[in-house]
Amino acid sequence: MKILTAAQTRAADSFTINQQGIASVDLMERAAKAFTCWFENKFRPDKAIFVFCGPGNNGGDGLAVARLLHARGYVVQVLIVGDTEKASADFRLNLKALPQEVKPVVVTEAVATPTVPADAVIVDALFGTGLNRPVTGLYAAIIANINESKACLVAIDIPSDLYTDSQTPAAGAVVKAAYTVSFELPKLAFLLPQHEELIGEWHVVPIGLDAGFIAATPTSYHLTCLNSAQQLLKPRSKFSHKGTFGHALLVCGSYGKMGAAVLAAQACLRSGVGLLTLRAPAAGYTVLQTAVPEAMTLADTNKKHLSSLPKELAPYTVIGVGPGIGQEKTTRAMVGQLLATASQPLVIDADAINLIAGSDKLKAMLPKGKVIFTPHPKEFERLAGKTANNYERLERLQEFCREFSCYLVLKGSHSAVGTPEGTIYFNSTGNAGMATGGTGDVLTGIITALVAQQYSLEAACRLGVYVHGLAGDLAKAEVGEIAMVASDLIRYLPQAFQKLLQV
Ligand SMILES: NC(=O)C1=CN([C@@H]2O[C@H](COP(=O)(O)OP(=O)(O)OC[C@H]3O[C@@H](n4cnc5c(N)ncnc54)[C@H](OP(=O)(O)O)[C@@H]3O)[C@@H](O)[C@H]2O)[C@@H](O)CC1
Ligand SMILES: [K+]
Repeated sequence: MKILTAAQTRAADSFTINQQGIASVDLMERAAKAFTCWFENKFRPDKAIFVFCGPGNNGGDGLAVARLLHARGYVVQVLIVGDTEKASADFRLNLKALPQEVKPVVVTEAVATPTVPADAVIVDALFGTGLNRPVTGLYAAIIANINESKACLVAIDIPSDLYTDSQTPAAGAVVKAAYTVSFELPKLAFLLPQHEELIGEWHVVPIGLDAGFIAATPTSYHLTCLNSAQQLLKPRSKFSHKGTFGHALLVCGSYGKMGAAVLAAQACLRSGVGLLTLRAPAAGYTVLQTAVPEAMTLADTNKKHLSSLPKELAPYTVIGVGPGIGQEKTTRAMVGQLLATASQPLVIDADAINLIAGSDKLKAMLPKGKVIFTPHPKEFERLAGKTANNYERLERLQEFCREFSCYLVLKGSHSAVGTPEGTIYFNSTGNAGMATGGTGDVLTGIITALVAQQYSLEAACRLGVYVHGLAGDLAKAEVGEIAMVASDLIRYLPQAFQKLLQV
């Protein structure tokens, strides 16, 4: 699914209106109907509804929604904020269309806003994608009032005063929505962790924008949904044998962190790899042979920390490195040896990222087009530098992937996969239960297994994060978010892959 800018969305709206020979107010009606349909499924008609409308088409949506909710038996109070003289044409048409019983109140000063009861619902239709400067004065005061209310807050299209695709200026208040219901496509702002408290739970409802126009509109930002993950997954042919699915080497573990190696190895095996060899310090030999009997283990001569690679690297299709390896000097030397000698793709995680981040020499040795990094935000910061906000971090991600010609999975809610071409694919699966030790090791195992099976590096990253999050979502249904541990994800990997195979 594509993520379009506010300007591109406006162009899609206009194109659709022309192409389908409808009036813009008809498209607004579709949007209002789609919103109302979602709303009816969420809130019973005994809830009092307060709709705050601004002067543009977002306010027009609010008026149409008020009319539709009124027709469905809700008690609706409409509050129009500001000067209706300057209102948009479709706003005016919808103002006229309001039934007499819904008497809109024009609010010209913040003190005049009614007290909204705690069990009511506020619909925020002040501003949508047409916001073009920070709100001040009356609007800012109203937003502050709305935020103070205990009522449930539902934003139409986007919470008011939040910029759609760039950093919102610090000046001005933003509506803190519990739910955001947006039209046709999600917005970039929804996918950034810094907006979690403002957007709440977001939903996208279709309004029939022209699919051909959207397909032809260029964008760097995409969201990987079930459909695209299913298309990425390759079914196994009946004539395949274990050699078909590659031989992965996982270089992992150190004394006290052998669990990371076990998790990565088990996840790799549960993600379809043909053969798996583990390289771990000698202290891990018995642990790994016992916990992961399907894998072969080649022990390092060093007892507690990795100091060298296996003699032959040629048999391996892909090498994953990092889970639990620590940052000893000997291990850094081994990472250097790996970058200098490996010709196959590398999946680089955890302390292997930290070791590379701390050494310009190692960074300069990164082979082009063959590396996948899987950092969490702190590791990304060490690798690519500090950034002031999530938008800047996305830019840095694009620059970094271009500079090193690498792929990078920036882990978090809506993990972002960056490619050397500067494209970013956000993930749509996963939950807060996965923010716990070891889930990153599981991801490394999954992605390594997919690369071993000849997935392109881009497909391995996108499918890997999707299936990892899906396993987390399936685990959540059983154990909830609080009690979830990384090995729950491994238990649910089979179901997650099965789900992707269902048409
Ligand atoms: N296009 C379509 O067909 C469809 C669009 N749809 C809906 O339309 C929404 C976009 O509508 P929109 O473009 O009219 O913008 P919107 O967000 O209502 O605000 C613009 C108004 O606000 C004003 N204004 C801006 N910033 C301000 C500030 N800081 N402080 C004060 N005023 C400020 C600005 O005034 P001006 O800049 O001219 O002074 C203008 O009057 C979109 O989010 C979706 O909900 C759906 O119905 C589907 C079909
Ligand atoms: K809004």
